[in-house]
Amino acid sequence: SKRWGTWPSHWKEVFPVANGDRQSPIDIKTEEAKYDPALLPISPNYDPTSAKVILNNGHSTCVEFDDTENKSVLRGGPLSGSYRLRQIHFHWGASDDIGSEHAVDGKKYAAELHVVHWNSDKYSTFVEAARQRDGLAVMAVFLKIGECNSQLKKITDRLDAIRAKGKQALFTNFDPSCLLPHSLDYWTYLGSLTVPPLLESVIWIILREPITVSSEQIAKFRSLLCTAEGEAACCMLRNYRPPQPLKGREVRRN
Ligand SMILES: NS(=O)(=O)c1ccc(S(=O)(=O)NCc2cccs2)s1
Ligand SMILES: [Zn+2]
Repeated sequence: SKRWGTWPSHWKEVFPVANGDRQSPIDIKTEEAKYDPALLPISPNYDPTSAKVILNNGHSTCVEFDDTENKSVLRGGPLSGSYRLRQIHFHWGASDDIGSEHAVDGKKYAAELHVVHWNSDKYSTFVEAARQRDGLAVMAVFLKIGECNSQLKKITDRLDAIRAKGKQALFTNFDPSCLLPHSLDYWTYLGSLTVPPLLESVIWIILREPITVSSEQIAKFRSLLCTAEGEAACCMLRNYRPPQPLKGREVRRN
């Protein structure tokens, strides 16, 4: 709908929660992050057959997974119980010097991958979980510019087939662990969705080590359209929300 097309600064008018006390993303001040020995390692366990489709939803490209059973889950870290994999998507900017949603001591990366999960131990559907304070867990991975990433190629090579908003294509036999860095060390904090409806239901797990992708691969994201076929074409040049006030929240690290 139109309101999805509005720019972040106008979201407050339509979604009052945009002014809430646990909004995302944030700028992570590494010196203020508190080491917590109780934090467990994160343990992603994904079945490649869960992957179903890759699509252009008008504000990002996402890969959607079958979440009708506990086949692909994230456990450990700050989480209690298992969170079921729902979808992955990306955020990027109009140039390689910006694009990530979270920042680290003011530094922004070229792009950011979000791996979205929901608490299937406590809630029966994604939409129900998305309304709960502990309903969602999103693992974020920073993308920095360097060598071409052969794993990301599995996604960037398919973008031509889904250029227009609303287009989708079959996409299976894909385990998103292939996009994770060597180290699964992380920061974690309580936040929100970074796109409308901005629900304050996300436990964020931000991996500290970035992955490397090429400038040409990020450029392919920018050639996606935020308009449907038959509409005047408009490129999806940027889709990141700027950092939001911390409002006293604590950021922990393992
Ligand atoms: N950038 S981010 O990780 O915060 C996400 C963006 C979109 C997400 S979603 O696919 O989970 N839909 C969100 C919902 C729509 C309606 C009820 S919840 S998660
Ligand atoms: Zn996101």
